[in-house]
Order: sequence, then structure tokens, then C-alpha cells
Amino acid sequence: MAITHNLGFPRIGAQRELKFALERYWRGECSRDELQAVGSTLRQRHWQQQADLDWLPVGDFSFYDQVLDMSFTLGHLPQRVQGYQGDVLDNYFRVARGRSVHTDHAVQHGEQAGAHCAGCHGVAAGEMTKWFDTNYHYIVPEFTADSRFKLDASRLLTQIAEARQVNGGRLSTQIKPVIIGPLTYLAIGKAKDGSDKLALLPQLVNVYAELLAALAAAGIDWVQMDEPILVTDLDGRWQQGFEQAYQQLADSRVRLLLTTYFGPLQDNLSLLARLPVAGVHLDAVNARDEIAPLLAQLPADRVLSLGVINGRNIWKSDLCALLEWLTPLAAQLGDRLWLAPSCSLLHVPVDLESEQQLDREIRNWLAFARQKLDELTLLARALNDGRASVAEALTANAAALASRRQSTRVHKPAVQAELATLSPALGQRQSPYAVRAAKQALRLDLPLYPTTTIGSFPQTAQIRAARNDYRAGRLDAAGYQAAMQAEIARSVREQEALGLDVLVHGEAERNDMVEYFGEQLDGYVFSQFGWVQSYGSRCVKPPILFGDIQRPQPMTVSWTRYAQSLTNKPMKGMLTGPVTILNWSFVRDDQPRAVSCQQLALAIRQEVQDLERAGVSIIQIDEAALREGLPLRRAQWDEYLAWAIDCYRISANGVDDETQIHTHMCYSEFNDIIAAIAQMDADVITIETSRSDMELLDAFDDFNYPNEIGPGVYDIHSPNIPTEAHMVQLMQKAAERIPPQRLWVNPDCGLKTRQWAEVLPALRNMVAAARTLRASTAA
Ligand SMILES: Nc1nc2c(c(=O)[nH]1)N[C@@H](CNc1ccc(C(=O)N[C@@H](CCC(=O)N[C@@H](CCC(=O)N[C@@H](CCC(=O)O)C(=O)O)C(=O)O)C(=O)O)cc1)CN2
Ligand code: MET
Ligand SMILES: [Zn+2]
Repeated sequence: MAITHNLGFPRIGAQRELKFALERYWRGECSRDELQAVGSTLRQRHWQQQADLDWLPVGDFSFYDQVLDMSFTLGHLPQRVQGYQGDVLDNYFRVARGRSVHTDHAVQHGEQAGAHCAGCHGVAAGEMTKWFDTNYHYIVPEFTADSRFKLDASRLLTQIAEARQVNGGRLSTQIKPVIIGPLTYLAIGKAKDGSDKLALLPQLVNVYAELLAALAAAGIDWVQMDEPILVTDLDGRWQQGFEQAYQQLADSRVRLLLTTYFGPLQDNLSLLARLPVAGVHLDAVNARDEIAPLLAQLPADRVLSLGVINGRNIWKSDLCALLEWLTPLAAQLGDRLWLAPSCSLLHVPVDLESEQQLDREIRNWLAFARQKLDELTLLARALNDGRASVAEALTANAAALASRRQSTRVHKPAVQAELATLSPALGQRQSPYAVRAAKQALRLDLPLYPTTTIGSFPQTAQIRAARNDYRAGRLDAAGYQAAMQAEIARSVREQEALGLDVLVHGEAERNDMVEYFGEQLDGYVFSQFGWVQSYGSRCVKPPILFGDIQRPQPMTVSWTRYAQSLTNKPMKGMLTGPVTILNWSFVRDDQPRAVSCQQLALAIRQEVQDLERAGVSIIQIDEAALREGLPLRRAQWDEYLAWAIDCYRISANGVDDETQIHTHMCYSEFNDIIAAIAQMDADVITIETSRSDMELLDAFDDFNYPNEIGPGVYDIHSPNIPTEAHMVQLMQKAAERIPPQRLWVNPDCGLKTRQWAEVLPALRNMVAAARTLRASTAA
């Protein structure tokens, strides 16, 4: 009997109920009890929706982030919030989002609050970073040599009790708490004092042992222990850490299912196989080749859970093919075979049933979280009761897959012919940077330390309401265009008044920097409710790249032209680069990512050339997700970077010398990939640096990065207003590393999540800082 289970369910709600409840609570518009009630309703609903499984995940729900939940369970909070009296949930949000100086409410409007509160009475928010290679951000655990842990199992115990009440307690399914394992918890955290995190392992594991004892006392049998760090390169000390920790936990009265996901185990396979746990989960989508070697090494009493349904994409699985290779395994393993999605379903939308406007043919190719669980139960029935018991469903699945394989909407000879002509030479600028820079300087006539912003201005409630009205048919196309033009005019007016040197149109018309382009490219469809949590209450709706990509018409030219008509200052054309569009979309699984990326590169190249023809003198091509797409294993980095950088270059570099190309990246680790960044050969790169105090620029300095750089001086994740003095000081640090002639002054990232009331004084200070810098350089 193959057993079915799930690693985690999306928690935001099919209608983003959790998002809206959180934001109401943060604005003081609903009570804590009401927020708790929404959480409880969502948990109940999600358990009911998973009731066909043999084992339900519990503890995968979170009001903000599952890593932060684990920090609370382990009693491990940053020093700065320890000893805070008051409600636990409020304290939790305080760690997640900080508390601004101006308000005692943990910051309004769903914003991430400041990490820098030097000299103010706010509380700095926990740092956020990407969860492995996903677009989900977690709150980074902060370690120091004297970190201490203290168990608080209340969240898990409460939710276990709650799960047992589902359907009036008549749920036949069993309950399996989900926690992040000790090694992964340590590995994804940051040692604030540079100390050795592994030194904390023994006392950390003591608290895990207490937790497992508490779960056993609550009648729990299996516990899912997530250790995705096992799919990354681990050195010997970390491998030893695994042995020690799990040796120590082997005495516990619960059975551990040690889960790995997002990739193959490689060097860690033998390690996992010999850990004294009751079962292991392997990502059988990405590591199918490892099933046989793992089974060969796994002791005969262990459960093997296979993640056979892809938890990272939205495609239907090929059930017949899966059955083909699972049938002998099921016969061999019997009850020892468990089946699951490859990873938590956190990374996919909830329910395809909500999508009534999606093209019927394409909808039939898709599966969201609920449909993926249906596939899983179907597989188990076919294995347990014979294929005949689900023959109809299997036939329908095969027909859907065949329709996708053969569709002329997927495979377009014209695109493939164009792709065949593609060569890296397309990514070559006409002249080297020095020659271009001189021509651009003549054309643009910018001052030293030119000021600019990264693209977006606040996405106000009015902008979203107008777009909502437009989508609902309450506002016609002309009305929508007028409303967006009014917003563009407003941001141009504000930028002129501020005295910025290079303006942007503000991106009012964009719902998102990726979805906006997906909506306009052939080969994409987009959903209405396909939201995926990005951080806290913030979600994205990744567009679905299903077929060969074509750009039917210009996507940004008319907005940019309108914006340029309002000012004599240079107006930056603003595009998202091919690698970022790829990484933040749901993409095809029937061709290599590199090929999809090349198609996107050609589409963006056309847009760049159209902007140039329209007289736009500066074009920015954002590659915010370039680094996030790096494979989890170093051995694969070069291959990825080679095609990713080629694609960016093809999109960006087909312009005349006089056209200035900017790129933007907002993350803070460049050391590893600085050579690749330099190969992009952008005339100007704007990056996130303000939180790292310009230390990030060491990478550019050491590498002798040749082109211009705008190191962010304004931390846009914070509601705090940076002072002129602070920004001058940051730029002076920058100027110690990069010659002033090659420096720009700009924020860390776009301003769409901020409010005008914060943006205006901050940019006023930023422009003042640039003037001060110019004066002191001239002197
Ligand atoms: N794709 C992507 N990934 C990214 C980023 C990014 O910008 N894009 N940035 C980084 C950080 N991540 C972020 C992710 C989301 C948001 C964000 O603000 N998301 C918005 C949704 C943005 C959006 O798509 N808005 C739509 C839909 C707006 C909406 O919710 N409308 C309401 C109605 C609103 C009204 O009537 O007022 C509805 O449909 O119910 C639009 O503007 O059209 C949110 O969660 O609130 C910000 C940063 C990393 N990853
Ligand atoms: N141009 C985009 C913006 O300003 C870049 C964002 S990078 C996440 O919002
Ligand atoms: Zn950015």
C-alpha cells in the first residue's frame, strides 16, 4: 500500500484571505481575535481539502513565515526584541516587520520596516532573504556565540489539537507536524558576530529533543523534519553535524521523516541513508536518478517517501509515465513507499477551479495545489487498487498531455527559425565602454554624481482601484489610460520639483514587473487568482509561459513616449530582463530553461530597439532575479551564468553607442558572480548596498569593475527617511572604492511599496546629498 502525504499547503488562501486579514490587522482595522479566526478558518479549510491523503501536514500554516515560526518555537529571538512584554502575535510581527519610530503599531500598509533604526526608538525588522532558489523570502535567524534556545511548543500543540477537530473529529487521516530541522535552521541563519554557528548545535538539538518529546506526549507518531540544506554543497563539519544531531534525536519516541527537496543529494546521499531516522523524503522530480542508489543504501526498515508531483510548477503530471516506474517500486516497497509532492506546495497557487477565465485548452494542461494532491491520490489508487480503478482519470490525463505536446500554440516554427539564427554576437555592443561613455556624456550632459530612481513610484490604492475597475469593465480603456497618464504626469512633476537628473515614468500601469510583460507576450497566459506568497502578506502572480514566445507589438513605448513628452530631462525606458522574467514566471518543462530564456531575450531586444527608435536615450533592463536563479550547487553555476548572461546581452546590447543601457539588481551578494556581472557590460548598474554600508562595493573594487555604478543609498524596505548626511557618508565610502566619475546616486530598489509621504522627503535628501558631493568634489 503506497501511503500519501503532503509536505505543506499554501496558506495565503485561495482569495488571499490571509493577506487581507493581516493588512487589516496591521492598520488597526480588525482585532487580534478576528485575525486568529481567519487563520483558524484557513487551517480548517486546508485540512479538509487535503482529507483524502493518509497524512496531513500540521504546522505549515504561518501568519508571516515558517522560519520565523521556528525561531519562536525554539525561543530564539533577536536580542533587540527579547524581554518585550505584550501579546506574542504582536511581538512576532515586530520581529517580522520592525516597528517604525512614528507609530507603535507594527508599521502600516503591509510594509517591511527598517533594519536601520540607529538613534531612533523603532525596532529593526529581521532581515529577509530568499528561501533556497525560490521567490519566497524568510526572516533570517540571527545567531551570536551566546544564542540560547528555549522550547515553546504551544503553536504546534494548539494546531495539532485543532487538526484533530476537523470534521468534528471524524477525520480518518492522520496528523504529521512539520518542522524545520536543526541543521537547516542553523545553516540558513546568520552569525551576527561572525561566530561559528555549528558550535550552537548541541544545545539547539537539546531543544529539538524536548520538542519531539512534547509532540510524542501529544500522541504524535510521525514528524516531518525538513532538511533541504542536504541538497546543497556541505562540508565535512556540517555532515558531521548531521550525524551528531540525528544520533542524539534517535532516542525520541516519535518517528522522523527527514525531508529533502529542491534537488539531488549527490555527496550527501550516503549521509542521509545512514542517519538513524524512520524515513526519508527525496525530491523524485529533480533527483529521480538517486532513487536506486538511495534504496541500495537505505536500511530495510526505512520508509522512502518520493516527491513525484512537481511542487514548483503548475503543469499536470504525466501520470501514466509515473505509474510505469512507480509500479515495480510499489511492489518492492509495499508500506514503505510514501508518495508526496516534491516539496511544500507553498510555491504554487491554491486552486485551478477558481480560474474560470483562463483559456480552456491551456487550463486543461494545468494543476495547482489542490489538483496536484488529486493527482497524488489518483496515483496511489492506481498503485493500490489497480489502474482499472481510475482508468477514466488516467485517460483524461493522457489526453491533456497529448494535447499540450501537439499544440501549435506551443510550438511555433517562426520562433524556432529565429532562434536558430541567434548567436552571442548579437550581445556585442558596437564599441567598448570607454568609447560609448564619451558619446553618451555628450548626448546626456549629466552632472557628476547624477541622481535617478530605480523605476517604480508608489502603487497607491487609487492606481490599484483604477486597474481593478478596468479589469471589471467599470472603466474603459481610454479611462484607464487617462488615469495612468495622470499618475505618470504626477510622478514626472514630483521628480522635476525634486531636481532629479534622470527621470522614470513610475510604472503606475504595471501590476508587477514580470506579470506585466507576461500579459503582453504571446506564449504566455496569466491567471486571476494564481497568487503565490513572496513575503509576509505580499504576493506575486507569476504568469505562465506555455509556448514559444513572440512580441506582437511594443509593450512600453507609448507610456515612455508620453512620459518623455512631459520633460526635457532624460526619461529612462524601463524593462524587465529575460532572466528575471524567466525566473519569476511558471515556465515550460518541455524544453530547457535556457531556450525559453533565449526567446524572451529576443522579445526584449525588439522592445529595446523600439524604445531606441522612439528617441529614448537611456534604457534600464532590470535583472533582479539573476542571482536567485543560480543553481543550488556550485558545479552548475558556470553553465547557468553562461546562458543567462548571454540572454541578457542579447536583449540589451543591440543598440547604438549613444544609447545608455542600465541594469538593476537588488540583492547583496556579488562576490561570487562579479565576473559575470561585468560581462553584462551595462553602461550603468544600480545595486542594493545601503544596508551593507557599501562593503558590497569591495567586490566591484577588487574586480576593477570598469563601468558606472549606482550603489543604493536609500533603503527602500524601511519607512524611515534617510538623512542627507547619512547618504553623503555612504557615497563618500563608495568614492573610496570607485572613482566619482563613475558613480550614480539612487535608492536601493523601486519605490512601489512605499508611500509618497515617505518617498518625497527621502528623495529630497538624496538630491541634496548629491549636490553636497558635487560641491565637495569640485572644491
Ligand atoms: N514577481 C516579482 N517578484 C519579486 C518582486 C517583484 O516586484 N515582482 N520583488 C521582490 C520582493 N517581492 C515583492 C512581491 C510582491 C510585492 C507586492 O506589492 N505585491 C502586491 C500585488 C501586486 C499586484 O500584482 N497587484 C495587482 C493586483 C492588485 C490587487 O490586489 N487588487 C485587489 C483590489 C485592490 C483595489 O481595488 O484597491 C484585488 O484584485 O482584489 C495590480 O496592481 O493590479 C501585493 O501583494 O499586494 C512587492 C514586493 C522579489 N520578488
Ligand atoms: N524597476 C523595478 C522597480 O523599480 C525594479 C524592481 S527590482 C525588484 O520596481
Ligand atoms: Zn530592485
